[in-house]
Amino acid sequence: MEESSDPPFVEFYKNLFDTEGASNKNDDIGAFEDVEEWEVPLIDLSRLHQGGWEGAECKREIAEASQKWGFFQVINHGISSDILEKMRCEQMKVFKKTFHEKADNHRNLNFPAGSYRWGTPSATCLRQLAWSEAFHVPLTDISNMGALTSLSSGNLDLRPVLDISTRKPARFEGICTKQTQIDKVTSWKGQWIVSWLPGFELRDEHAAISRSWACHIVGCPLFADTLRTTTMDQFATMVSEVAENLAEILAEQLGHKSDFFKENCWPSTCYLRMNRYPPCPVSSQVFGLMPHTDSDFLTILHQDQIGGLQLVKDGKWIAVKPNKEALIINIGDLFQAWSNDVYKSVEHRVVANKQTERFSTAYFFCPSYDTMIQSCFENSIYRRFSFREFRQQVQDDVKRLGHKIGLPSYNMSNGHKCFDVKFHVKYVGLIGLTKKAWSHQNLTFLENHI
Ligand SMILES: O=C(O)CCC(=O)C(=O)O
Ligand SMILES: [Fe+2]
Repeated sequence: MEESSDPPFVEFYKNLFDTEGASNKNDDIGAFEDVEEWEVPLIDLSRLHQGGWEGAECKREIAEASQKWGFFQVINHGISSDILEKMRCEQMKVFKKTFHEKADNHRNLNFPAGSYRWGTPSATCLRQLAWSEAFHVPLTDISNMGALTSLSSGNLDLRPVLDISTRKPARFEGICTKQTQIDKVTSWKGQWIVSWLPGFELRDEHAAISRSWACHIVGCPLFADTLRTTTMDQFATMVSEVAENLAEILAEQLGHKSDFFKENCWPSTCYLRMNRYPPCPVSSQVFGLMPHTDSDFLTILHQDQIGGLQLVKDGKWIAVKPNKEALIINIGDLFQAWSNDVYKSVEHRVVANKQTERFSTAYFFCPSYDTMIQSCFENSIYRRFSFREFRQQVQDDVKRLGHKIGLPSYNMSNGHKCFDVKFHVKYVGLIGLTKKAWSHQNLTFLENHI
C-alpha cells in the first residue's frame, strides 16, 4: 500500500477524539452557521502608476480598508499569474511527498530544519487542533543557500530587469556567466552585499534592490527534485516588493514618509509559509487554522479557489469569497502597534473542508529581530518593544497558555484591561469585541490623518 501524504491527525490526536467523542457535550465549532460570504475591499494597484488623483485615491482606499477591515484584496499587483501558478505547482509537489518524508525533512526537500509543521502540539481539545500542515520558511536560509550555491559555481552576473512602464529596474536576475560585473560579494548581518565593478552605473534603486540579489541568483540544479528555489525566490522577491510598497503607502497615509520599512524589513527578514489543508472528515469539530492575528507588519496571501478563510468584521465572523486574480493583504500586530491602533490586526481563521484539499501561501512582512517597534504618534498605546521580544513572548504564551496574547501584553494605558483580555482571548469571538472597543478612541484621530 502506498504511504499517505496526509499527516496522521486522527491517530496522533486520538485522545482528543476519544474524550470528546465519548462526552455528550456539543463540540461543534460553529464555523459554518451564520457566517455570510463577503467580498473584502478590492483595490486595483495599477492606479498607483497613474499618479495624480487616481493614485491618491488608491492610496486612500488602501489606508481606509486597513483601518476599517484590516484586510483587503489587490489586483494588478505586478506578480504574473505565471509565477503564481508555478509557485502553486511546486507547492503541491512538495506536499505530495509522504508524511514521513516531510516530517523527517527528507534531504531532497532542502528546507531548513523545523520548517515542517502540522496539527497543534499544544492542543488540549479538538477546537484547538489545526487540521493543516505547513512549511514555514525563514527566507534568510533560502537566500543564503542560493547565494552560496551560485557563488561556488564561479562566475555570476546580475542584470537589472526593467519594468516596462516605469523604466526602473523591477528586479535583478542572476545568471552564471564568464562575464561578470560584480567585483566582490560579502556577507553582512546575514545579508549578501554586492560590490559592482567600476563602470557599472549604480543608482539608488540598484542599491536598494541589490540587497535582495541573493534571492534571484539561485537556480540550484543539484536539487532538481525539490521545490525549485528559483520559483520560490522569484515569488518571494516579487511579493516582497508589493509588501514594501504597501507598507510605505500605509505609513505615508499616516503622515509618515520614512525609510523605516526599507531599512528594517528586508526580503531576508521575512517568512514564507506554504499551507495545505487536507480534506477533513470532522470539519464541524476542528478548524483548518485556529483564530489568530499575524505577528508581522503585514501579510500577503495567495489562496486557491476552494475558500475557507474567515475574518472578524464588526464583531462577526464573515467568509472571504475567493478571487482568482487577487492577493489578500492583512494588517499584522506590528502595524497595529506602529500606527497606534489606526490600522487593525484582525482575527482570522480557516475552516476545514470535508471533501477538498486547499492550498495557500502567506508571505509575512517582518523586520529584523532587533528592530524596535514604537508608535509613530505621541501618546502611544503600546510600550516600545523589539520584534525579538514580541516573537519570544508569543512563543512563551503559546507554550504556557496554549494560545497567543500578542499586543494586549504591551498595552500601557490600562493594566487591568490587559488582564481582562488575557481572560477573554480564550473565548473565540470576544476578543474581536474587546479590540473594537479599544480602537474606538482612535477613530476620530484617524479621520484627521487620512
Ligand atoms: O490559509 C489561509 O487562508 C490563511 C493562512 C493564515 O492565516 C496564516 O498562515 O497565518
Ligand atoms: Fe494568518
